[in-house]
Amino acid sequence: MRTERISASGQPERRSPKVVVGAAIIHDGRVLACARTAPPEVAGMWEFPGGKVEPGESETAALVRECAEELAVRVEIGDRVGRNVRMAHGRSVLKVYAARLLYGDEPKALEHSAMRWLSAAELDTVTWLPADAPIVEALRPLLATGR
Ligand SMILES: Nc1nc2c([nH]c(=O)n2[C@H]2C[C@H](O)[C@@H](COP(=O)(O)OP(=O)(O)OP(=O)(O)O)O2)c(=O)[nH]1
Repeated sequence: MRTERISASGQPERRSPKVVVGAAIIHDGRVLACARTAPPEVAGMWEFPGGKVEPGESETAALVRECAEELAVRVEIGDRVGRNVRMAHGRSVLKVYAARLLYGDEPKALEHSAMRWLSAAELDTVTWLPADAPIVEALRPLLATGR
């Protein structure tokens, strides 16, 4: 996806939106949801661990790095979950991938205020960031249905 803006010369300029990747870490039929600490307007809302892809970095490498930084876990990245979600008036795009924990690693909330493992029936028990809504719906059939 590309966005267009007008440069100083008055000509349209094309640039790619910034990519934010999220990891839907699934374990025993539940997905790991994490509560943001900042900025204040979204603090306490829930997201998939992840962050911005750095220049020259692959989306998979960004996810592996973010999961290590935020949760101190090693992960294997799998298939995409849901569609690309445009954010910030098209200036960025959210892409979520399924992931699984490696080597028995257990997530630690190093940068989040809380973490929860949610089954399909529990997905609506937290307030997700608005952009995550279509991802959460796509995730539902991939999780266990009961408690
Ligand atoms: N990680 C993550 N970010 C999300 C999700 N949904 C959603 O709208 N976002 C937004 C929140 C932020 O505006 C942006 C991610 O930025 P971030 O600040 O977490 O990225 P980052 O870890 O690379 O941090 P930094 O470079 O700003 O320090 O994407 C989601 O499920 N996971």
